[in-house]
Amino acid sequence: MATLDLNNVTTFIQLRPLAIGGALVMGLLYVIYLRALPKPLPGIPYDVESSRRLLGDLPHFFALEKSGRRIMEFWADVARRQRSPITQYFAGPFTKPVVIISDFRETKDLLMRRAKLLDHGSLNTGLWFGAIPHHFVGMPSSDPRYPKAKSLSNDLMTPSFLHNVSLPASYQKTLNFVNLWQLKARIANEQPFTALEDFNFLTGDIICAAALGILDEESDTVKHYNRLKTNNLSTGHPTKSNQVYPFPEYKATGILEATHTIADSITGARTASMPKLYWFFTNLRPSVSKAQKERTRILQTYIDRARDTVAKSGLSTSYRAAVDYIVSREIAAAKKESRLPALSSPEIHDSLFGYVLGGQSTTHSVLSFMIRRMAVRQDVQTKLRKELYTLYSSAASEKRNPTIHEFLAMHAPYLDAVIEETMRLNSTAPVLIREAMEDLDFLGRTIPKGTNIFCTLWGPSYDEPAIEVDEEVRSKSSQAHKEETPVDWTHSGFPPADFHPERWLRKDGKGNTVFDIKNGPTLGFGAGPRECWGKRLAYHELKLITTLLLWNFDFLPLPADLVDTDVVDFFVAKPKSCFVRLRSRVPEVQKK
Ligand code: HEM
Repeated sequence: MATLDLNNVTTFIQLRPLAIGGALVMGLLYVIYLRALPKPLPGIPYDVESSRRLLGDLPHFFALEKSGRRIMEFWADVARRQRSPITQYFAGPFTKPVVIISDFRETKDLLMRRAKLLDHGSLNTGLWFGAIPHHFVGMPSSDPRYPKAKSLSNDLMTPSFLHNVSLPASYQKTLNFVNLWQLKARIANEQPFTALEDFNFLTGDIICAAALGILDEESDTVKHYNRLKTNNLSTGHPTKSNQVYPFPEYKATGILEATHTIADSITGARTASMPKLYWFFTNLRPSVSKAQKERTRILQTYIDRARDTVAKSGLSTSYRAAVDYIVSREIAAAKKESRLPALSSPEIHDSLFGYVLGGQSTTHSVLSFMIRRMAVRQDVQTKLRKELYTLYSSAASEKRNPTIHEFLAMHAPYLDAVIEETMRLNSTAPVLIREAMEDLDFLGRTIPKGTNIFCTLWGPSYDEPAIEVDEEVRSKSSQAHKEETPVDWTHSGFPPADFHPERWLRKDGKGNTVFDIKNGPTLGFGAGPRECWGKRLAYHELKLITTLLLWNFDFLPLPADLVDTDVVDFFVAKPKSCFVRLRSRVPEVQKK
């Protein structure tokens, strides 16, 4: 038997210190390399090549960008490539695999009926906590701070608060916008102009009116209008309908400007594999820290204004905006607990800022996608206007705008359908994110506890045929609700990729045409306990704006080079361009 000669070993160590050191370093590096490599979850399909490299699937993101496609296409692409409604991907060294699910019916079942098995997800909270750390959007539901943070906004989305406070405020701001466009329509004289920035002012105004009660003189729409009025611009010409009218640029100010800078910083967090590190450096950037300071300063002025109103008129229920409600509640709570009201608390600030941040870009996105289609789909525009003229027949015969009360009392099924169809084909978010709180049985595979789950919102089963799934592997609750499965449109007269609002309509028992959200796959606002908190407000505002814009303007066809279907991804998805060529339908609307 060979024996180890310690003398030889010692001599070797003395003579070859470099070789040994090198071998040890190499060994260590190899162990680190092995630990950094992706660790695929058993039984869930994945890209084998990606599993063999440190960067995992990241090269696929780079390839998408290089080929001019959106990197947000990635997740639906994985499902398509693997031909599986459940897949996984690897986001880089030392990260856990993320599961992707791409089946509408099972996603809805998981988010709504199996929600107890889920939480918000570390990748979800990682998006937000650096920007609004005290808002519930950046907290898992299991966070002890979550119930209190959420309770600050209780009641703000109730039908009565929306009808009595938020929507009347938004209505007035939309009329201001109609005035701006009446002026622009007159100047451009049927020449096209871009609507994207204008829509920022409009959605900024309506959200800030609902959240903060901004006054007209604080509105970017009104400031823009006043500046244009004094600009003495030459009138465009209808024969130049293929030339964009060069309106002078007007940039967002105040809270909207700060919101955009902070929203941009969240965009970067979406692809950061180490969110804490990302936020540490991002919040040090001068532009971001300036925007954070600015939003705090501006919000405090609205909080102080609300406090003064309460001091003058007492704790009242006649609020003008969300800030009045939040401030009144804090004052009442402080009184009860014999303490001073904490009116500068980060909780109150983030609660208000979350309202603006969550509401502005998203509403802007859907609105711009919808209006972009109006020029191309003259048939949809005509049908929609016909519905509005039938519903608001008194306003039509009296040649005035529908009032807010008329609007709130009306159901416009075709309008609902146009909004839903826009959101189905142009989702503002690329995916919904959750985390498995325990080992989760999903379509016959196991998603381990602690895994982040990305639910796609387009691709298979949304705007293209679903990937086939055996009924038996679906969850029990999914099987029990089989009758809720939406119609398969693949072989219908209107395939899933087409824009066809009628697919959301059906006849009710009395033969009336009604909008039915269950007709098709749609999760644009998410679902379950963490679905969009502002969904009701968003639907109302989109309906309100579309009604007043179609009432007041014809969206004329555009020259071919101003029509595109491109999408760019910021904080949320936006159309790359949105031009309008307007013809006024009624004389300039009076403000009151
Ligand atoms: C068309 C407009 C909007 C769209 C498409 C939209 C979309 C979404 C989506 C997809 C989510 C994630 C839901 C999930 O994970 O299940 C979400 C969450 C959220 N949205 Fe919206 N949203 C819109 C408008 C608004 C408005 C107007 C507000 C506030 C006034 C708002 C506030 C929020 C908040 C606070 C959350 C986080 C909910 C939570 O974490 O529990 N959103 N939204």
